[in-house]
Amino acid sequence: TSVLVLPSQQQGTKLAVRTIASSAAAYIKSSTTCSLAQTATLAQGVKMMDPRKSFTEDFFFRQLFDEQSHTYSYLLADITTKEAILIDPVLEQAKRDAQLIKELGLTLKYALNTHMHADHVTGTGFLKQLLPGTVSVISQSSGAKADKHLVDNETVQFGRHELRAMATPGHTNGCMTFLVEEQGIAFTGDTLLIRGCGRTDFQEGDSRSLYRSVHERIFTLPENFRLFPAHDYKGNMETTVAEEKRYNPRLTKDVEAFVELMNNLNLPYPKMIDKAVPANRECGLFDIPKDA
Ligand SMILES: N[C@@H](CCC(=O)N[C@@H](CSS)C(=O)NCC(=O)O)C(=O)O
Repeated sequence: TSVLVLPSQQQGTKLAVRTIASSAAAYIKSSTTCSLAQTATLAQGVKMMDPRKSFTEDFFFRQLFDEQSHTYSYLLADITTKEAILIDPVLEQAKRDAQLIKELGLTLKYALNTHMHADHVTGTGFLKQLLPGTVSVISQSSGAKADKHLVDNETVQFGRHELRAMATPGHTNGCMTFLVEEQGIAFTGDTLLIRGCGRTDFQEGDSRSLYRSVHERIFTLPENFRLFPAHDYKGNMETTVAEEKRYNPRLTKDVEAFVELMNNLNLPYPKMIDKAVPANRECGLFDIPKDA
């Protein structure tokens, strides 16, 4: 089929094409005049989305949550050997965690704390009872009891996988960030939260020390490392080094502004602090209710 185009229509079409072309040119012109900022944002966006490392086929990862304290726990395992570790378990969730570990046919080798928590009682002590053979772990500098005490750069093995403990003091003296470098992941405890950080106004909190820990030890990890905190209060689940380096509203400040901000957070103390800290000093094995 052919369409008969009348001269007047042809004229109209030409006019329309010319109008579209000139507005497109104006758009391109306007978008290129503000393109420096746009290009920077775009480039950042691209950087932000650097490919993540995929987990190796023999690596198991499960993020678990305690609604009461907004705490994340992390179950990691070697799928071949079935050896597992659990990071930052919560007392009230210990039975849930033990059941999951049994259902998956895993053997819990280590139950680790990133630090001596102030807002909940650790589940490590109770898990030792529920899953005999489990070894409780915390940093040497935490001053808390455990079967195994870690120092900076020390590693623990589960199957062929390795977790490396990196001292990141500031929220407390004994805070550690746990790395599984092969998988491109780090567990930051309360040192670095998603778009935030741990408070520094009790235990041995020190905001300058926290700032140094984040800038010198966490922000120097590869940009695409996925970061998993011990808490989130807004529903976020994970972040990356790249994101936090650019968008963390506290840690993108200079050190003096950061200290000033941290000195003026005026947060209420955690509700459980008077029970949690003494209990966690004993690895959570303190006044555990029979049916916890
Ligand atoms: N409301 C909660 C405690 C909230 C809180 O203080 N969280 C700590 C981590 S647990 S010690 C924190 O560092 N928060 C940083 C922040 O900026 O909120 C409760 O009563 O348990």
